[in-house]
Amino acid sequence: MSVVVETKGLRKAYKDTVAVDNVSLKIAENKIYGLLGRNGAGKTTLMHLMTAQQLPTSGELKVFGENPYENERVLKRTCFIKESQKYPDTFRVKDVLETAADFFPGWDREYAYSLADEFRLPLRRGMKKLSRGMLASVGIIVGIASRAPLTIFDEPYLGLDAVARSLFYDRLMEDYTEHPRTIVLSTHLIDEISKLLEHVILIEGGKLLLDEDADALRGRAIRVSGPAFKVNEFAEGRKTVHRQTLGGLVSAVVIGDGDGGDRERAQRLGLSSETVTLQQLVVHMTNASNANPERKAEI
Ligand SMILES: Nc1ncnc2c1ncn2[C@@H]1O[C@H](COP(=O)(O)OP(=O)(O)OP(=O)(O)O)[C@@H](O)[C@H]1O
Repeated sequence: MSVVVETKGLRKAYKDTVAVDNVSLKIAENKIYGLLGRNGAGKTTLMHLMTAQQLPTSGELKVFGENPYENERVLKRTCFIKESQKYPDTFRVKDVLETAADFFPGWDREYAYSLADEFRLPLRRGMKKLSRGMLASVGIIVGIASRAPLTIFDEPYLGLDAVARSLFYDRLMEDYTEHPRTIVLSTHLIDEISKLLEHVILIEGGKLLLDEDADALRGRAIRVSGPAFKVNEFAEGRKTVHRQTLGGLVSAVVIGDGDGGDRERAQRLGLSSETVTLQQLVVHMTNASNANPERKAEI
């Protein structure tokens, strides 16, 4: 595995807030990562560190094997799309698409214009006069057409309608398939992008809660329901991230082995079972870690 971003004990503290707390992770080449977490979890701060927009308080950070700060070699290979992107006052949509070529060696001008057409962007309109959704579309086009080896989107869809969001997911996936690169997507719309994600990084209170292959994760979580003693038998020795009691019945989300045998085992015990969506799992895991901070260990 070729590593694009590596952090060791990375920490970023503002005055009295630790936004990123002892995070050690590796982001591999040519994969799509979901950077997930509640509001204020530390996602934007982590992305700012990875793109050298902020300095860590302590710990190590390497991007493409190097320190990213004021490092042209690294920054040329990185594209960071954030909602609050500022543009020069006089810039029109067209100017953004033309200037991007100076920043990104892999910029595909023709493709950028065809995307602008699909997103129905008025090329001659000033950036200051765009609606929120149009502004988000410009960011998305820059993010896709830059083909940067490390592309990071911080909640890129704000203001985008469902049709435009779906267009974003489709074009991102198509272009990624043709031109593989490392993509980090921070989002709260987990169900919408779930299919795109190959790896999930979940942070809570600045700490790394989960760093796992998305398919493995999807296969491991199961919701079982039935009489309490049977659910307890099923959950014995495994981690339960959510438990709800209704009369004599219990419903529990349990992290299983992911070997495919869990459904059968549940059936043999007479329990009903269903898969858990990535979004549900993230919610349950975040809640479980808040209820019991000791549980922040491995699942
Ligand atoms: N410049 C700053 N000065 C002080 N505190 C900050 C600063 N930037 C972020 N924080 C704090 O650091 C913590 C993490 O914030 P961050 O923006 O990284 O979270 P986030 O996961 O991106 O949240 P959201 O999903 O709401 O965008 C929060 O408690 C926030 O208030």
